[in-house]
Amino acid sequence: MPPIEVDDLTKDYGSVLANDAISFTVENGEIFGYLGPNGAGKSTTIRMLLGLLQPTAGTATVLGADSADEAAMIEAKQRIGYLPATLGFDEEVTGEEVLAYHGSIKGDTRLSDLLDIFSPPIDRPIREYSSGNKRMLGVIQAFMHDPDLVIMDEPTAGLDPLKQAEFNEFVNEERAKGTTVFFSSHVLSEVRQICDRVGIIRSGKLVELEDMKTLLGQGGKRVRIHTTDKAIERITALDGVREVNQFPAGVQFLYTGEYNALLRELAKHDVRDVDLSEPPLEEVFIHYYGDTVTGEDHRETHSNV
Ligand SMILES: Nc1ncnc2c1ncn2[C@@H]1O[C@H](COP(=O)(O)OP(=O)(O)OP(=O)(O)O)[C@@H](O)[C@H]1O
Repeated sequence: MPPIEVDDLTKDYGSVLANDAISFTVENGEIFGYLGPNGAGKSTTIRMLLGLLQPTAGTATVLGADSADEAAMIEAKQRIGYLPATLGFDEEVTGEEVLAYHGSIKGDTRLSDLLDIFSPPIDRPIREYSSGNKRMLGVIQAFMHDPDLVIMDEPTAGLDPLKQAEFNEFVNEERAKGTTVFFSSHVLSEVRQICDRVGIIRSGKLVELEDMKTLLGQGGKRVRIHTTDKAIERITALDGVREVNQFPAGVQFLYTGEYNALLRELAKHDVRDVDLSEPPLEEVFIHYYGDTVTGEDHRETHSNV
């Protein structure tokens, strides 16, 4: 049985339909990214997966347990790791005490290895922790009992690039160990680096379920070039150019075509500057997110749908 099975999962808060008949499956050993802008409904799904929130309709099954079945979930949670979006640690206790308490309930077989990797200042009280260190402590807590399934809500929010790279490497190693990992994010670059598959949620609806290779093909690069108007005309006529925005003495676009074709065209012109970068999620998925793209989910509210 797949570690996560979600079937027509729906949550209606009354004012907002936060999850609208969402269905997907996460396979054994998969690293699955749940991607969407702020307010899309990611946390709502995650909280229903863990039985922290009751669905209005539909079902979620984790490690064979129906998430609405409290008794089954108590047992399943022994083999699940969870990192919530908001970490509710007691500010007065030390990191060491947090981990000791968690270990006494769920186990701590991997604790010392995890402390070697993430090294938060465990002898200090939580109130002295930076937000990045708190999150690292949360990651350790999620993995320390060697769970079969780990569910994380925005695990890298607030991490500096170095810590983020450590986290990415760690998750990649978890893949080799066979741990199933489900995590939410609104940052394409992080799911791009570590996920096998991605579900994209917008306004409570799952709008796409893709494997990473397909996603990368769609994503392309953001290209910014300073050159002449004539060159811009030729370059933007290439296959794979979209979302073109011209500015004084230059142009910016998304490129999903052949790199050689772009380089050959650039070589023919007087190019003063070229910048290739990873586009933000909102640009890559403009066809999913529509034309009101700001990184926030501005759905219209409704009542009792
Ligand atoms: N308890 C609640 N009561 C009413 N509406 C809620 C409640 N919790 C969340 N919502 C609304 O449901 C929608 C989805 O919220 P959710 O927190 O699931 O999104 P998210 O994708 O996790 O966002 P973020 O990335 O900002 O954490 C939002 O419009 C939010 O305002």
